[in-house]
Amino acid sequence: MATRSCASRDASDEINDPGAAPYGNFINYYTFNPPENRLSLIPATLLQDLGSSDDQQTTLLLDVGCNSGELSVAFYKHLVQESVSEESNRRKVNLLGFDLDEILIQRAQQANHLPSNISFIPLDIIKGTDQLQDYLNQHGCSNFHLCLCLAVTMWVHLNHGDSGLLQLLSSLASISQHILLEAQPWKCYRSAARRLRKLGRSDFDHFKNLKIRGDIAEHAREHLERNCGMELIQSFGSTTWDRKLLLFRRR
Ligand SMILES: C[S@@+](CC[C@H](N)C(=O)[O-])C[C@H]1O[C@@H](n2cnc3c(N)ncnc32)[C@H](O)[C@@H]1O
Repeated sequence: MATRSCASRDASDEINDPGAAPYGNFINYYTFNPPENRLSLIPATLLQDLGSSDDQQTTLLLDVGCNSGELSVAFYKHLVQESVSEESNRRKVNLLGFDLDEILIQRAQQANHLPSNISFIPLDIIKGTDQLQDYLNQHGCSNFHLCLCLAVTMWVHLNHGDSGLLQLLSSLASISQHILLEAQPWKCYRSAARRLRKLGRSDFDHFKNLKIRGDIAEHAREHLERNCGMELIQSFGSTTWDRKLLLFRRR
């Protein structure tokens, strides 16, 4: 039987109070943040715009902290099925989504109608990337063409501190040609900590000691550009939740 690997709560707690998920593993996330909020900012031609990284016939996409997979599937359809170019029809596109919450992954797997193109696995990125490397090897690719890291940075930062955040970004940069990043702004950290306290739970382990604070997206950009060989190439504007969608490319 699947267990919630990092959070054991009654699911009804989360439905009544979505702020109760300490890893951002909200069971009903897409009822309050539907995929369209982000997809409307991302051009359906993105994959063609990025070009192909090599001669391989397969393009691999990675969705980090994919929750129950609704955005992963909608993103795949938006980029692959809605795009009409000949080039995109020739290349096979596969997406791998992963999340530390096994129950969310089970739901994603059950609802997945495109299992030959989209797969979901349970994985805590902080514990290592071997499974991601295995997936790359299985497909004969050296990296993911595009990695989505949407609304995940804050949860890793709050639970694993500054070093956890930097480790996340470095790990993703080491296996990705492009990263689409949506970092939660600092005001979200305060709300997340406040909600946790309201529920009578102790604060996030690292909240008070974080040195990386303020403009989180800018800190992430600095780290990716200075230490990970990436460069910011585009901003798709801000979401309805006032979060920037930033696209990075390996230099
Ligand atoms: C707020 S949700 C965002 C879901 C999705 N990325 C989106 O933007 O629609 C954050 C997700 O990140 C996952 N997460 C948090 N820390 C993680 C980690 N260390 N490894 C894998 N997933 C993680 C949570 O379980 C949760 O499902």
